[in-house]
Amino acid sequence: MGSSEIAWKLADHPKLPKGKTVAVVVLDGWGEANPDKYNCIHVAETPAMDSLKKGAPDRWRLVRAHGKAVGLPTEDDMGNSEVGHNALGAGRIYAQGAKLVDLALASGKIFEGEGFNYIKECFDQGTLHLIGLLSDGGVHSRLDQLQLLLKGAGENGAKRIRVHILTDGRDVLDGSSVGFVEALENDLLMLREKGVDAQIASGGGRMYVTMDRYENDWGVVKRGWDAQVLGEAPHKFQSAVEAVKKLREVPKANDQYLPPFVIVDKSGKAVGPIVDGDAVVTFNFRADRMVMLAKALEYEDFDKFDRVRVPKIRYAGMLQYDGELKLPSQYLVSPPEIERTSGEYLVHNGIRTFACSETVKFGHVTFFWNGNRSGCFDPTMEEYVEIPSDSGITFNVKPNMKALEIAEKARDAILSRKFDQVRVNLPNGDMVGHTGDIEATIVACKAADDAVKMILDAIEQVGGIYVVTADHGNAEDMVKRNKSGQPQLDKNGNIQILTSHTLQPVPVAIGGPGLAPGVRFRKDVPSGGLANIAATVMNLHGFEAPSDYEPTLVEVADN
Ligand SMILES: O=C(O)[C@@H](CO)OP(=O)(O)O
Ligand SMILES: [Mn+2]
Ligand SMILES: [Mn+2]
Repeated sequence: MGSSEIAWKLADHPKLPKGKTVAVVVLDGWGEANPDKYNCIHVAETPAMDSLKKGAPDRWRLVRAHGKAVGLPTEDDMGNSEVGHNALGAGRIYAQGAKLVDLALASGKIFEGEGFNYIKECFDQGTLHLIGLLSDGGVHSRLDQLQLLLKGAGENGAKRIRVHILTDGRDVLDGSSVGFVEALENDLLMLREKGVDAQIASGGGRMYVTMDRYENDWGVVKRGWDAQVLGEAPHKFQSAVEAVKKLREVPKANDQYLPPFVIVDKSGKAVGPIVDGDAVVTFNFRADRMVMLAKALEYEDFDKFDRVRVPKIRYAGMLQYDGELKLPSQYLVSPPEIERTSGEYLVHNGIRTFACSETVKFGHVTFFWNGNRSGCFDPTMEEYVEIPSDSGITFNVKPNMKALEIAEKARDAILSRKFDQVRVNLPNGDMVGHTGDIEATIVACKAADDAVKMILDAIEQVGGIYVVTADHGNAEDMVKRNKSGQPQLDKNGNIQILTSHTLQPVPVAIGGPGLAPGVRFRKDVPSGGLANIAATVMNLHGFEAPSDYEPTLVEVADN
């Protein structure tokens, strides 16, 4: 259906007025968990969020932010920003990349599609390169999907395969990289036994090599390019297991930030640079941290760094990462087609929108929120503001990040009365939580809470409404737990720090002087999730949500 044929006009809400300024605050990585010393949100001073919680059950509740509630394959899948913001903005639950790739691999259709046929052309003469995140985190990629892809490529004629790995330690425990590399080596050995020349060719930690996002630091992508394409890196090893083990021995080294390395043969020559005639597949299904590499691989005119040598290759993404840019043009699995998002409806219904975060989360409240679409729907109605993030640091060093600056922008936007919706993402709980630094994460949570306070104060001044929520858990649990919920110790008796997101539910709070009397959370959507928030926000703007949206969380009691 073309955009012009869609009935964009929303029905008036029978009870709720229009014209109130609505602040939509997404705390990134802020779940609800039992209070103990590994719950940084509990330990931190968070008076603003604490006071919202007092509104339970009518004005504060929990919603689901992981697993099937956000379109992930299983209930064991933790939430993440992509699926969380997609659900928040779209108001419906879409089968997400992880699931779509599972289905395509299970049915074998992935090997029959246009994308695979395109890269297959190179199998006779060239090498197939696979680049992506090596873990079973399920946020950007999954090891079992890579394994099936490798197997299928071998069965479909690939003669020479090189894998360029990015170690994780962010969606999985730090230190787990060694086990993942060993598992991959085992698969490559099986391929070699079948006559396929298959090896790991290069590697590096995801946060230092390749997987930057939203153009925060092109140097990250360049380091990857040098290793993957040019076969050049400061560290050279003959085995990837040895590489990861050795590089982890450096004090403070961790999987997320391992330096780039290349695998060399006995004569010291890189075993797998990317050259003319080769095929490349980036096997992450999630877009944000692959778009920059996709641009470097695909764009003829590219000036973000000196690529030195630009091989003539056939390139496909696991998914198409940006539907608007049509990037990459070839892909193995079609992405979810998220359409008619709440942002697009609201703009069509006269809602003037302001969205803001700092670089590392900017695309979350814009691109992901709008169904993986960059840019405004209508620039005359919307303003998107990006505050530059610090680059080249881990955020435990500056746990306040740009929370204050984001809150000030939101405050000014609210007080200007030029906008009906002011939407922000506050990154601290998540970005600092991922460092595994508990002290810093406590500081981060306070900074996010201070920002919430500033935004709520502004809403108070203009008689507006607020909706405060989160996209998934992170900072509320910083330790790996056993089945009974106790911290799990490693073989040396140390607790294992959890750098990843969690399976916890997240809060949603509503309030503000503009909230009509009698508005409260319904009791009949007990298993509500992030996708229910879009209809809720539409109601608070005075509209009914489209009938196929997940139901609103609010009702208006007659009193
Ligand atoms: O940093 C990221 O890429 C993910 C974790 O892999 O976090 P988020 O989903 O919060 O962006
Ligand atoms: Mn997030
Ligand atoms: Mn995160």
